[in-house]
Amino acid sequence: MTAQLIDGVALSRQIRTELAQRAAALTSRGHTPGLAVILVGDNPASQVYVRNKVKACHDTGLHSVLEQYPASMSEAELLARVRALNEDASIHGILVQLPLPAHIDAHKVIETISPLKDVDGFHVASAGALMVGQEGFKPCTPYGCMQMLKAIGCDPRGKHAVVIGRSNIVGKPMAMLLLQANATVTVCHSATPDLAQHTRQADIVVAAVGKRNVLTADMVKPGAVVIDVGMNRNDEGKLCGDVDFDGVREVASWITPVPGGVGPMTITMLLVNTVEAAERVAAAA
Ligand SMILES: Nc1nc2c(c(=O)[nH]1)N[C@@H](CN(C=O)c1ccc(C(=O)N[C@@H](CCC(=O)O)C(=O)O)cc1)CN2
Repeated sequence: MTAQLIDGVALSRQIRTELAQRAAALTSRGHTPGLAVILVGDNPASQVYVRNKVKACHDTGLHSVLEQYPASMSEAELLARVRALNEDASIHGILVQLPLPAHIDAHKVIETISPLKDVDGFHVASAGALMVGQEGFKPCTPYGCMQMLKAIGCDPRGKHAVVIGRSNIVGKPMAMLLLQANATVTVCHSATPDLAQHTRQADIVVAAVGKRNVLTADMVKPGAVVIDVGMNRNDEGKLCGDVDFDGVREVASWITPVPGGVGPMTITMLLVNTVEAAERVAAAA
């Protein structure tokens, strides 16, 4: 069996087309969705990601503001900018690109973003809302993975899902979303003794570790759906995920490529969250 590809670029295009209509409807009512993107420092990958976010906003009819600061910016200065954006009525979503320089406490910065504008879904209020099933913003990467499962008609109900990785921004929220969708969820991590023993039983595997070849063909149940969240470079400097793509695609039924899989969906779900934030404001006006 050769797996079918879950095309994150095509799915993003489809979602963004529908989203553009929602954005236009908001604009016609005087509530153009607005996203503020803050980048501190000159991390080249982060520069690409924020540029892509701003372009995606432009292409979808959202207003965006990109604030770029030198790595020498102090934590106090950054917190002051976030507080100002919390008060800015033209901004519905605030995003601080991670990673931040080492002298800035990322947790403190995220907790300063108003939960009403936390379109990254990283605030503890958003994490808590996800945990108890209340309304809040879902973190964009796991939210995008769920959309990909939906797009291929994979209903997690009654399925065994294995999430590899337990980060606050991907692994843990991914597990919560799968649990909410009625999957039986196992979370594996660096201290899991026999990873393959778990992954071989999984109908859905989400690899989110940040390490190449964490998942190889011998670790996958035939017909499983495999979602690769990893973003690594191979020995030739080529972008690759956490999954041994060439091997696993011969065993799985569906698989996400890297690039062109989860990455574009992360940006798309950021737009979705921003439009949703603006819709909430418009509904309350
Ligand atoms: N504030 C945030 N910081 C970070 C997040 C986040 O969601 N919010 N996630 C990652 C980086 N990221 C978004 O910011 C991101 C990473 C990768 C992609 C993407 O589209 N990747 C492409 C390949 C791009 C390339 O060629 O380098 C793909 O997979 O096809 C989008 C967003 C960490 N920081």
